[in-house]
Amino acid sequence: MTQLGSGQLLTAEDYRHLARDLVAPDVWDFIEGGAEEERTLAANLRAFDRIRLRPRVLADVSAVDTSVELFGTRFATPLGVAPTAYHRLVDSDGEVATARGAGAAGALFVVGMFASRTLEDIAEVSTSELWLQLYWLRRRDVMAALIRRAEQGGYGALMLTVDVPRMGRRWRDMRNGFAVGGDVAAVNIDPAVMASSHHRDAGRSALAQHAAQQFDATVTWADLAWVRAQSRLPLVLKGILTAEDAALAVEHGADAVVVSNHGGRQLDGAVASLDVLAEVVDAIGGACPVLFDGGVRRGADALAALALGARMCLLGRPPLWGLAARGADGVEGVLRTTTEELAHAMALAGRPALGALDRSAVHMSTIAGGA
Ligand SMILES: Cc1cc2nc3c(=O)[nH]c(=O)nc-3n(C[C@H](O)[C@H](O)[C@H](O)COP(=O)(O)O)c2cc1C
Ligand SMILES: O=C(O)C(=O)c1ccccc1
Repeated sequence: MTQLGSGQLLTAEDYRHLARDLVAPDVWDFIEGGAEEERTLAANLRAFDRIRLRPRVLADVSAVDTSVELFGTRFATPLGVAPTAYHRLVDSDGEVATARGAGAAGALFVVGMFASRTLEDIAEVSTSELWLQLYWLRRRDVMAALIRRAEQGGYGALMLTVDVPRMGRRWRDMRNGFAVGGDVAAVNIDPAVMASSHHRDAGRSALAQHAAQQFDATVTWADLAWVRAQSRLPLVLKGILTAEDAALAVEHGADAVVVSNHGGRQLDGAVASLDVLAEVVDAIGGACPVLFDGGVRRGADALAALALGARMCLLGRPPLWGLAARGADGVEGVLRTTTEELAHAMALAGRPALGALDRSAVHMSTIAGGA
């Protein structure tokens, strides 16, 4: 694996620079872009720049343990791969390569409903835990079939994305007339359901048109019971940003929530994920684990989110940079280098285990709304 010593791929940002030159401009815009003016996308990153840590000293940090447990499974790292669509856009092996890389790093990989490799092919190579992400489709039969396949394939949980009743207005994709085509497809979904998603049309995003036709915007909290009834797998709700919805998630029996604004790709102007993490953690009140995504790029970012109460941090764009730059080795490299940064930050912060990490590690005046 290319690592320290090459002097080149030291950080996730290094993989980003490499990836940028290897990926077609419209695919790059799809990956990097956010909704509208990309204010929330920028806010996710800036929120981490404000954070200042409170290191403790003389704490015996000779051994640092980054492992974490979730639903009875222990992971070597609290960093996981967030669900993202169509990995074959950047690597011919697609999600199979991502699964190899995540597995080599001991990381969770949340496979997207719009994966470009079959759930079965991905499961076959995986050496770590896989979860399946779902959107609410109008076609409940298609959702039900996917859930059954996930159970049969040994997937460990279902992650229901609740922040896409319709797709955000992603100006870059609209201007590019972005469409997924050629030999890249959402192979786990019935081709009839996908029929509208391949037409290139200047000024419009084919993905947004597809979502408008196939995603179900009528769903409410009451509909969670339907998903529950399909499976005994833990149910994780992705896209919670408020104390109100956190309380409703607990009331409706969510097994975990993900604090997320979809990487700034949905409501532009929505709060930065990091700025509401403490609020959501407090509202959940220990009833279930809280996961986090949005803007995690460095080990110290993960340290801050974990200190504020996240059990695990998911990375969306960085694994795609790794995948585009170096395939499975790149995914592993991004996860490992960021985990090494986290371990380093834990040692220098005097918190050698994640169990001993709490809000006292963060200078609260650097958190929006913090006391
Ligand atoms: C290219 C791309 C595709 C995505 N596709 C999905 C998806 O299919 N389902 C989903 O729940 N989230 C999707 N997301 C959102 C990610 O799961 C995650 O919330 C977000 O990327 C986290 O922010 P980060 O990229 O700053 O780490 C996507 C994000 C990107 C960048
Ligand atoms: O969720 C997303 O952000 C996303 O880009 C996407 C694209 C196609 C299908 C599903 C999601």
